[in-house]
Amino acid sequence: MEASPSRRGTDLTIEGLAVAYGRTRVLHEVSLAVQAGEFVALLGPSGCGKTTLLRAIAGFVQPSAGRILAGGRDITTAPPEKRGAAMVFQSYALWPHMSVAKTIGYGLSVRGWDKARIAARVEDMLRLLRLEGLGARLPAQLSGGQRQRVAMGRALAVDPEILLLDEPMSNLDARVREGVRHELRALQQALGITAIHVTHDREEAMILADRIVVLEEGRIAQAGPPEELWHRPANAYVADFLGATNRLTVSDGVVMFRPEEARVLAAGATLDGPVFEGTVAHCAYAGGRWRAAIRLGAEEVLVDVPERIAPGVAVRLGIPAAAAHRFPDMPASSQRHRDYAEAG
Ligand SMILES: Nc1ncnc2c1ncn2[C@@H]1O[C@H](COP(=O)(O)OP(=O)(O)OP(=O)(O)O)[C@@H](O)[C@H]1O
Repeated sequence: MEASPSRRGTDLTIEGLAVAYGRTRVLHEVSLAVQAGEFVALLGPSGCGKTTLLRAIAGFVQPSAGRILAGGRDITTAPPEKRGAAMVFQSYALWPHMSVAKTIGYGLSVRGWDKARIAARVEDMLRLLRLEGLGARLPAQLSGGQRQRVAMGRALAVDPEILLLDEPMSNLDARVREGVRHELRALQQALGITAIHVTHDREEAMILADRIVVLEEGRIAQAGPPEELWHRPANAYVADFLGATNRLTVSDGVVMFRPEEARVLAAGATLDGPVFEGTVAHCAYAGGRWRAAIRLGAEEVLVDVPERIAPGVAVRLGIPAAAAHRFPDMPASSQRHRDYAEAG
């Protein structure tokens, strides 16, 4: 779906942004240009600074250096309500005793709108977010997905130019999340709003974003469209975080690849890409395929295979050239984050 001509997003420029909590520097010289109507996902493991960057854009955290511009206007020191941005929190931050309608209209009453205008706007929001008839309910009387939509409604009601989303789906179960992702993307495109979405879930980032910004310890490791990051990760950290969690040492560095992109070669078969000799350590059914752990000297990798291979069998492991990501070496930090990336 194309953004509508009535797009109301604005571009956002972040220049050399640094943020510290006390003496701990959390963001280092982050620069990023977001186009009007663009959906950007900030992706990275816990603690890399995603939320801090979002909060700096929202105005809840003051940077120690750098500038933030929205539509060319310097908003670095502007108060949160003067930035044209609205934030949806991970916890939704809904007030337990406030009805859906009151919650959605809250920002408007703060801005001094009269009751009739607020009521009309709230009705629009309820319709837009498929919450019709639920205006009188309290948060406890809603499903997780409905609560999430109420939080969206409260943010969108004030007609922001920039929507800031801090892991807004992390409290939804996996099946609900699937649907909500597509709804969110459709809504953002229909409104033409600029969106910045924090997540540690790479699939979520892939599905939602025009561009993914991978953060590593307060710095941008790579920024680009999902397919570019997937096929051409800039470094070992990005490759690992985007699923190329297998790593084999070669003479000039490492080769990294995804379990589903490598294959066990039949006798005599050739392949355009690196080939390794190994032994199957174990093999487990993973639903529709088998996942073999293959040992190559001191290293072990996981590879998806169509049929079970018995432990102890010698195999030739081939990685198609396009799936073999080569890097000089892998920083220790990427190893630390591996478990998290897989869990996410
Ligand atoms: N108010 C604060 N005071 C001190 N340190 C903080 C504060 N908020 C965050 N930090 C620290 O700053 C670093 C970055 O935190 P941030 O919340 O931005 O990370 P994140 O990438 O969003 O992580 P998560 O996915 O866990 O939310 C972490 O090391 C965190 O402990």
